[in-house]
Amino acid sequence: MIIAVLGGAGYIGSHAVDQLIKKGYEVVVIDNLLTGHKEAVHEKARFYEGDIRDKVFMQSVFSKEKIEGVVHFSASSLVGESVEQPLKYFNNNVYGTQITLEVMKEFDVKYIVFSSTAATYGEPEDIPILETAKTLPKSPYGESKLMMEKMLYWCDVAYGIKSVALRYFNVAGAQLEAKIGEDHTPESHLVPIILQTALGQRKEITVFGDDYDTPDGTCIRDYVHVVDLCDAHILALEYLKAHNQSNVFNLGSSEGFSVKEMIDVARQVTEKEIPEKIGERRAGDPAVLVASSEKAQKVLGWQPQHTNVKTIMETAWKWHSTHPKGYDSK
Ligand SMILES: NC(=O)c1ccc[n+]([C@@H]2O[C@H](COP(=O)([O-])OP(=O)(O)OC[C@H]3O[C@@H](n4cnc5c(N)ncnc54)[C@H](O)[C@@H]3O)[C@@H](O)[C@H]2O)c1
Ligand SMILES: O=c1ccn([C@@H]2O[C@H](COP(=O)(O)OP(=O)(O)O[C@H]3O[C@H](CO)[C@H](O)[C@H](O)[C@H]3O)[C@@H](O)[C@H]2O)c(=O)[nH]1
Repeated sequence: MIIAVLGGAGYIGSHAVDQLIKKGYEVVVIDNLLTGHKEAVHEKARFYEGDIRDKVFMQSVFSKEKIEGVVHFSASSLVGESVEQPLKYFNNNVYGTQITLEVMKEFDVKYIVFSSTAATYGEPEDIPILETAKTLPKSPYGESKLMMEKMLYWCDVAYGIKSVALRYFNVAGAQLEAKIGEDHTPESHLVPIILQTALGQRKEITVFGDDYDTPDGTCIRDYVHVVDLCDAHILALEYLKAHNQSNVFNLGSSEGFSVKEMIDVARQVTEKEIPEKIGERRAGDPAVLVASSEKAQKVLGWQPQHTNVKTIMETAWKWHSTHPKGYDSK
């Protein structure tokens, strides 16, 4: 089966490509390298550099390759930036998905697995969060992802394009061999920032608020290993082929860790000091986000293997300590 991975040069996309190839899929990567890295793309994948919003380019790829399914990671995904530049998010995320769906319809491609997010829920009423919870995004980023989910729904109704939307919680860690890992510029995610501090690349880590209604006052999140997360994408493709039915799933580890707890785990793993200071709350951060991933486990048969947060930190550390400058490391 030939799968097109949109955004396959990015952090999560490159891990998915690696795992799809190891499972025997033929993979076509489409990426404009806006935030991705060519070096992250598996050598056995066929790489097409270009923008998913460029319909002529997309048509040329889809006419060359007999694509049967799409895994769609490409997006702009900085929550804070999206509040300041909402149109950038609607253009890249929503319009990019519009062109993708138009081309899928034209070339009769029936399956798409899509990166959605916990940000579609906004401030949750109940923890753990079920897929049936209210979706009230607090940022244009979350809103764009919810709009993309709705586009998929209506394209199923009208054209029979079947989709699985995977709502990720906090993705972290790296491929176990650490040949690929997380390299964002600017970096906004907690785990890489903690580890860059351990490497001495940052003076300290700023904890965004310690006055939340949580046991130590810092925000609680549900960290899911990138390898487990990508396994779920392969199961989602198999589910689409077997059941020809659209669906939505949460992907998390179902256990919450506070920012302070994560820094302590990193201190144990790295045996470094990791200075921290308490800063202001970051706008739009819910106090607690923890998923119920039971539906993915029951329906997709997802069995995450690396749920221990120490393993997540160890694999991330293996990547960061061997690639201190990310893909620019020699
Ligand atoms: N990292 C997380 O914790 C997290 C959580 C929830 C959801 N997500 C979603 O998962 C997906 C992947 O996240 P990531 O952390 O790997 O991000 P990333 O920025 O590393 O990867 C995105 C990739 O898409 C490419 N891209 C962006 N716009 C494009 C376009 N118009 N045309 C072609 N390529 C384009 C980028 O160059 C990059 O390689 C995103 O959709 C993101 O919103 C991530
Ligand atoms: O320097 C930092 C960076 C982060 N944090 C805190 O660490 C926690 C995790 O922050 P991340 O930025 O790593 O992750 P988010 O929970 O904000 O965001 C993640 O989940 C979102 C959904 O809520 C989006 O999907 C987003 O793409 C994804 O990275 C938050 O409480 C944040 O305030 C700090 O204290 N200091």
